[in-house]
Amino acid sequence: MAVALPMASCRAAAGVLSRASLFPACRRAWPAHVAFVSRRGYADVYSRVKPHMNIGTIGHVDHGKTTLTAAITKVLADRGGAKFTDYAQIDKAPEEKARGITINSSHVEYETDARHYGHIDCPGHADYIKNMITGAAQMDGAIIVVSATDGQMPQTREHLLLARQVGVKKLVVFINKVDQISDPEMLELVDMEIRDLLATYNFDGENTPIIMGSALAALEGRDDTIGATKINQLVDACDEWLDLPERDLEKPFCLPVEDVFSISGRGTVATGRVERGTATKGTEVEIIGHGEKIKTTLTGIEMFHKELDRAEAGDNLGVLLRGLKREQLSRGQVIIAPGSMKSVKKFQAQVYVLTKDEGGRYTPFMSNYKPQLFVRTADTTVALSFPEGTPSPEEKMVMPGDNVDLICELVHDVAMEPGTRFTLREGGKTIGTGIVTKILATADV
Ligand SMILES: Nc1nc2c(ncn2[C@@H]2O[C@H](COP(=O)(O)OP(=O)(O)OP(=O)(O)O)[C@@H](O)[C@H]2O)c(=O)[nH]1
Ligand SMILES: [Mg+2]
Repeated sequence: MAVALPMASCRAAAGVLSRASLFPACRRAWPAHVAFVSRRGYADVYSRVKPHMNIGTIGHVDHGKTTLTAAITKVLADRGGAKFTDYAQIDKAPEEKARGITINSSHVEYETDARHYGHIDCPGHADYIKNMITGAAQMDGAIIVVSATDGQMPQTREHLLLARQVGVKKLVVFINKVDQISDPEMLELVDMEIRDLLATYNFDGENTPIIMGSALAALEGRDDTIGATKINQLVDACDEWLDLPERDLEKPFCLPVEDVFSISGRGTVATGRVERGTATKGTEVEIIGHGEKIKTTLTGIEMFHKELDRAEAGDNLGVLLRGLKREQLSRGQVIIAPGSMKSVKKFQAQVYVLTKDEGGRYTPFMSNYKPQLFVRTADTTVALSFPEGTPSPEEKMVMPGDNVDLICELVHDVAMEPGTRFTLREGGKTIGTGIVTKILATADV
């Protein structure tokens, strides 16, 4: 079971895992789902009896995502399917505690009768959307949390768009804070509004389950009808409505790096969700991106503090890498089967530029426009220009709402292939989405 291990309480948490001596070396917030405590320190071996699925909470700031995450673990703990992770263990960084907001995404796990879920609680605040994208990029399905008191807000819409862009096909909606609403018509209105919004972002507005309840009531163990009962309904809706994705087990291994940390005496660990393929302990892998191409070996694989012999597409896990220094690895790189992918500097893409109503730009842009490009867990500045043969390219403008063919030149190389999807952002908002059509230059490593 996942145990949240904030840096400040590493020693306390070590007690749970009874390897206190290794924890003082912990240098940063410890990912809750990975410990790599000792060679024999695992509580368990990960069981694949139930299918694993990655989900998580997204939505506008303060709408109750973290409260809901804690409430789900509480209600499922009562059913024997989770270890209760309270609010303070999820928003555990000092700045999160001081400001009362989520900054880093956190991982918890729970089980229903049908499935094992890895759950990522994402930040809602617009300043931390980068962490939300990285979190959502690992989800197979999502729970969008909307406060009944506010209804849809800017990050409700932006998160729907981004979830769609990173490949989330189905969502369940949790309308939260119904304890503060006395007028049932108000709830009907929020329901209608959300169904419309889902349809706008190409989700199934008509059939998507919408559960209305109070995460706080469930967490505090009161008002069962809007509390625990609704959490159980939400979890059932996830089991029934969110489809288990087809896992690409046959393709070459690819693990986008979400986070990196070092463990004294063990080495460097990378965490993330396996995008495709499989890899066993002892497999040779290659790390590419950010000007690097490093060969190494997977010496350990761990998911939610349980040891695995084999990493599979869909697993949200940590891998221990032989002989690597913490500094050699960074978020945005990918760990792949050697030679199976190239890191790219320049490519051609089909790009859709969002209209202002979709949250995009108000004005057109011209050649050499430089927004930020997000792909998998990576982000880098990109210079956009027009393909050869474009008449008078220096005068050409791209209007919001246009679908255009563009040349993209990256400041830092990132692993990409034809078909890879990416998002373009500028000044705190998403301004476009695209798909790679042709690789033009790979990294010189
Ligand atoms: N009345 C009421 N308050 C709630 C409910 N759920 C959450 N809250 C409160 O709303 C505030 C925000 O809750 P969080 O769970 O931190 O919200 P969040 O969506 O995780 O916020 P960010 O991660 O910062 O985007 C807290 O003060 C919660 O106690 C609820 O069902 N009813
Ligand atoms: Mg939160």
